Amino acid sequence: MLPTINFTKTEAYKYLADHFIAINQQSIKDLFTEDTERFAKFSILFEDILFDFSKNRINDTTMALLVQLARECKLDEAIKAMYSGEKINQTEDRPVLHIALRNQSNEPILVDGQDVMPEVNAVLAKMEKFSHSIISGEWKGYTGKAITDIVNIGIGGSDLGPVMVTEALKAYKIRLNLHFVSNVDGTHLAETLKAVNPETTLFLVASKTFTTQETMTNANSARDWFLDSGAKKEDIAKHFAALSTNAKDVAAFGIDTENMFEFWDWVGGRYSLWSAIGLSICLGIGYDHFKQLLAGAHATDQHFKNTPFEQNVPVILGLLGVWYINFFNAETQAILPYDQYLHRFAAYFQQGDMESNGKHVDRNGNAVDYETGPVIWGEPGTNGQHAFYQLIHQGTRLIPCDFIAPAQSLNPLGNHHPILLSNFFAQTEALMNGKSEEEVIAELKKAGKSEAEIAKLAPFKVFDGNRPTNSILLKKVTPYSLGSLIALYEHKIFVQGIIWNIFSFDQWGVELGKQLAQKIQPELVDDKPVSSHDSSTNGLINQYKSWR
Ligand SMILES: O=P(O)(O)OC[C@H]1O[C@](O)(CO)[C@@H](O)[C@@H]1O
Repeated sequence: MLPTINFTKTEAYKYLADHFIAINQQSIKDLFTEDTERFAKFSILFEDILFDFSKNRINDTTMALLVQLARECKLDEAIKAMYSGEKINQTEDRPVLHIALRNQSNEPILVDGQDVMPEVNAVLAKMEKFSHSIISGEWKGYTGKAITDIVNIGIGGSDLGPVMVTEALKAYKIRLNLHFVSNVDGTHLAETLKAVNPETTLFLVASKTFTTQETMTNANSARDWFLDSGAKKEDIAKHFAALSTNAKDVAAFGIDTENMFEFWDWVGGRYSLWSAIGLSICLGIGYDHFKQLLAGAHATDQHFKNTPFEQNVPVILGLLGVWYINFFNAETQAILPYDQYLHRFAAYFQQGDMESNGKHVDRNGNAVDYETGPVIWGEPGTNGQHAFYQLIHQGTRLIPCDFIAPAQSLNPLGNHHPILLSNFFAQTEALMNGKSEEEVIAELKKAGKSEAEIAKLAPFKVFDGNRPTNSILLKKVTPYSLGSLIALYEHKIFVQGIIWNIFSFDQWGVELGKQLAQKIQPELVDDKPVSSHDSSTNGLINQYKSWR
């Protein structure tokens, strides 16, 4: 059982509330002037990842109190409970064990007294064998040709992780072309099918439950398209595989259970890229690289489990988030990767974070009276700079930002990378320092502006600064470092869920819309006007019927 402590009633919270008043008067810039050791103190080198959190609105007292908060909320007990396979997903009565999927130490992890590692390793071995035979061309399609294209059909956690990782590691691609179909909008599948040949395509139907409407609709249409191409039912075995926990429905769909890659109910959808759901990753970059991804995540798992909170990257990331959300009233968190390959990183953690911590009922079943999970958003730099950074620099909202960049580019083209990285360094400096009125006036004078022009323009050119950022500098984007980075963010979400006293591993909030859609679907079959809803929904449905 997880602890059920209201963090706003802790001693640490009370001290933090007082401390906030003091720190709110101080600028990060001044904090740097006061403390020459600040960078050394507030940065952590974890393997080939430098995590610099010194440009935050914190000092020694803040960090000590935040760590005290984590202790009072019994974060240590919660971490132990997760790692030991306790059923901490209490509303679904399941353990939460994505750490077992990358447990390279092979130490037993028990669920109901049974070690899950042999099963985990067996599926990994099956993924290895299968991906080798597809990549090598040994596996043939129904006309005897090697597979050239993989179409992963899945949604949410059965899509976003593989998409993000295969994009991030595109430089490691071996030979297969990867496609991802998630949206139930027929356009997604139709446009994908235009680009592939049924004789040389392998479909992966990726669904933990194998009941998700969008995925099953896409999978059924893909199967029809395949059979319409002249293939026979028995050829499905060569062109369809399933990644699922539901063997019964996989067989009913017509997929040979030999081609089913299993995972378990203790793997949350949004934490499943490490499981059989990662088969598209194996096929794209090869099993050895997939293993490296798992190894990187495992290194983070060890760090999270064994490192004192003061030096624990996910703990600090999580606590800083709590600091801004619950004391500074920040509503959103930006994730800004300065790496084109990481262009889906923020989108991936939109599900990871918002489906996990977008909750308003605490672990006692009571509505909370404090804020929980933030809105996660972001785009790769420098594109973001030319889109929304104006608001981050001069808007009225405080937006904590995570800046992520690799020191080494995988495409060292001319001076592109130094230009990219100079922007990465400049932005966090600018957000912290801002530009004072005096500096603006001096600049305008130097540019030869008149007194009147200066008075008119100056207010618009001032930057308040004092806007907090984390910088995460990776040596290079590799399967290993990416695995470590993803796991850092996963555990950050866990830390915040524990502090907010919410359940991070269920997702009841996605159910209502699904239920209503199922009710509406039969109402769309004929042209009769509907009157069973509110006047807006009736009006929209009836207009749709008259236009289609
Ligand atoms: O893998 P499945 O069972 O098709 O579910 C897909 C997604 O749907 C959800 O249940 C709700 O969006 C996610 O948690 C999950 O990742």
